[in-house]
Amino acid sequence: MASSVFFTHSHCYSSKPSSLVFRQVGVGPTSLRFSSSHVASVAAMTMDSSAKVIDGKSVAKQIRDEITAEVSRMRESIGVIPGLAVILVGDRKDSATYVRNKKKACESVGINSLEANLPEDSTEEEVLNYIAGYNDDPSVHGILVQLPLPSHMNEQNILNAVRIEKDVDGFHPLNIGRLAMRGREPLFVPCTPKGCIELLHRYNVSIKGKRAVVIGRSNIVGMPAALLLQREDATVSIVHSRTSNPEEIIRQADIIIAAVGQANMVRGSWIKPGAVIIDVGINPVEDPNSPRGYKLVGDVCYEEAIRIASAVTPVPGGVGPMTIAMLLQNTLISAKRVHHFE
Ligand SMILES: Nc1nc2c(c(=O)[nH]1)N[C@@H](CN(C=O)c1ccc(C(=O)N[C@@H](CCC(=O)O)C(=O)O)cc1)CN2
Repeated sequence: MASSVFFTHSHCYSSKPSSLVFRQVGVGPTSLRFSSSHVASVAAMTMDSSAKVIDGKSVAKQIRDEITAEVSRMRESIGVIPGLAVILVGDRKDSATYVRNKKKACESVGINSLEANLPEDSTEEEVLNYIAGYNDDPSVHGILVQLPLPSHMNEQNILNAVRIEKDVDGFHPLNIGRLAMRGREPLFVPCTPKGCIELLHRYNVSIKGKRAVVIGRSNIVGMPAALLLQREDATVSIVHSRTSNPEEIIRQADIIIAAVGQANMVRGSWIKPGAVIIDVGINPVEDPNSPRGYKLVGDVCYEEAIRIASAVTPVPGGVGPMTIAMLLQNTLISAKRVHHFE
């Protein structure tokens, strides 16, 4: 077994299945590590009311329905169909599944999808050639390079090569730079953090003036999530692997976005009663009762959080489905922008 941490007297233990190598949404190689002193005292959680479950799966479906209507209005009015090109390098099973799901999602809303599947040992130049082709193709309104890339490739060179007008992942440094600046607007906002904020909006969670804590500082989730919360006038703290007093900071938060990739790391006793929790983590843990031998859990101990927070996203079925819904939305935004379609 690769690693096994058991927290007794609680639902929340983590035991990583050794046969699976998952990469988390936006989580880099170093994740937060905390001493066992953080183990929650379940007795301290005296609140017995249940939080609202933030149903990302159904919100994502609602958004896909809205996109379907807009795509057909565009096709009927000006004869343009939005197009998304996805580049997958290598044979990671999880990435192949995400790419397949993106393709299916495009089909379901009427967006054209193009796909380039390149072998693991492709060169950076080959990937750059595909990007150049899609950059010049007027039927392509969005380009996405599935991450992570094989380790011999320079991710920065590759993401920089996507034209910012087609950067539907929002990972180009110019888009991120604009997101960070007051008075500047990015052309696209990264899909997972955008999905987190969309969930808060659709569940009428007010952000302005609230204390928000983002756990994790990855380029694709933690950092842009913190920037987005700040743009919505929250007071934002970022907790990361070098933060000396994470529990203390997290306990002050009205809104928590957890994106660290460590199963069940945030315990009930770390949560301020009534806080809203958006859990980005998708972590496999051993589960002999599941036919797959494992189940997915978030970065927050759901069973404890549901008793103390006012609203929580589940895993699966929370933020995950929103990532793909936001990708479709960004592709539609891009096509509308290019064709001046209101
Ligand atoms: N270029 C990109 N690469 C990656 C991104 C990204 O936004 N752009 N994000 C992740 C992977 N990802 C999409 O690419 C993604 C991850 C998870 C889900 C999702 O719906 N998860 C489900 C559970 C799935 C399961 O049962 O296995 C859920 O949470 O309900 C969608 C998309 C890394 N790479």
